[in-house]
Amino acid sequence: MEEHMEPAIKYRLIKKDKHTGARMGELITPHGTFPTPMFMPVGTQATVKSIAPDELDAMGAGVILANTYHLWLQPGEQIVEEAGGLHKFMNWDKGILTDSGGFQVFSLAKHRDIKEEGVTFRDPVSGSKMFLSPEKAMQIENALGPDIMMSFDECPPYFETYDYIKKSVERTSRWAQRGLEAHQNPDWQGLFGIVQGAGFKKLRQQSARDLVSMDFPGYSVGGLSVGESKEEMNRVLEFTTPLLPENKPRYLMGVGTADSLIDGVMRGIDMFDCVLPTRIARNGTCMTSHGRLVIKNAQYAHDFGPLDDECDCYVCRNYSRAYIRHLIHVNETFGIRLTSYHNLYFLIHLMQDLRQAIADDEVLEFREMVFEKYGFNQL
Ligand SMILES: CNc1nc2c(CCNCc3ccccc3)c3nc(N)[nH]c(=O)c3cc2[nH]1
Ligand SMILES: [Zn+2]
Repeated sequence: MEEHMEPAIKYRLIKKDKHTGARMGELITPHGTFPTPMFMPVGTQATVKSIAPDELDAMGAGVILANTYHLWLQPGEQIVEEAGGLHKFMNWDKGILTDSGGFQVFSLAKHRDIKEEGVTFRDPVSGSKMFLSPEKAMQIENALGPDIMMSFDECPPYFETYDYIKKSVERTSRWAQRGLEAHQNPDWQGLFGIVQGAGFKKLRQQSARDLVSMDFPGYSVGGLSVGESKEEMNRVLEFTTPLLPENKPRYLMGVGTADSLIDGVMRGIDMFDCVLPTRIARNGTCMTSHGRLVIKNAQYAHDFGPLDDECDCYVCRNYSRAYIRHLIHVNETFGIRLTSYHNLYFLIHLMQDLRQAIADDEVLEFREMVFEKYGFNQL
């Protein structure tokens, strides 16, 4: 008799906001238990660019992302496996999640050819022919050894025909089943299914029905944040998250601005990732309580206040806008370390404040306050 394996990933619902679909809970993983809703910093090449693991720990990061596609190409998953897996390789002992590479193939690689078997494409760096399939993705993710891994899916263009999206959803469901069967170590339960279906309610229902029947420990809402409007994303979330089991974590992929995080949480999302905070930090754009601030602007040359006067992070307590503007101007790497640290801290603490608002049944008031402070700045 096969003993019942405790799933390695579990979600515990703690409380729902009285007036919205927002909920707070805990994500339980082999590398710790982390409060949700949560923002997950992205570390594409096995590092959250320019930030050390103890700094990530200090700012309250729990789960970080690494990228199957990139690590497969360089240094190769076997080197990470020889190191003892990603946690050892990058010296991070909390949660790690890997995407399956599907999205990267569809967004980075040129001349890709999608077949039932998998996707053939040219690696933009080396120009060599590559092949990725559900089985190959599972083999790579298993070698990387994250706590949570994504199924191999197709993230289709948002504005495609109903027929194209229907065919894509059906293939993604078949790929999800193949992934479940392929991932090698049986006690390994950290696989999430990814719901697709673009903006079509019937296709989102079909995708969710297929994946929920496969009983994944968690689910991602994919196919969003790919150029559709925020209103459109909210409309799709409105009818998609209720299709997912309440006792499983829900992860909205690729979302990371304050307004979208709040609107996603209000529609029942628990986990988010986005490259934005560290990407915009590298050209000196900072997320603050009053909207975005481009530190290179001349207006900050004599400004000796903090990036954000409502932020208590290490950067805002120790450095001025004038100093950070100088560092960015002269391309000093310490400058992007400071802007990256603050942007990540900002989003991680926005989620902390959001969890408190859920505890107090004040999510709507919290949203009002954030949107008002931002005014019409870009969020
Ligand atoms: C930005 N908007 C957006 N991102 C999406 C992603 C990637 C999420 N970020 C993963 C990552 C991991 C490490 C390093 C960098 C990124 C998706 N991934 C999958 N598998 N499927 C999606 O539908 C899908 C949709 C997305 N929309
Ligand atoms: Zn700060």
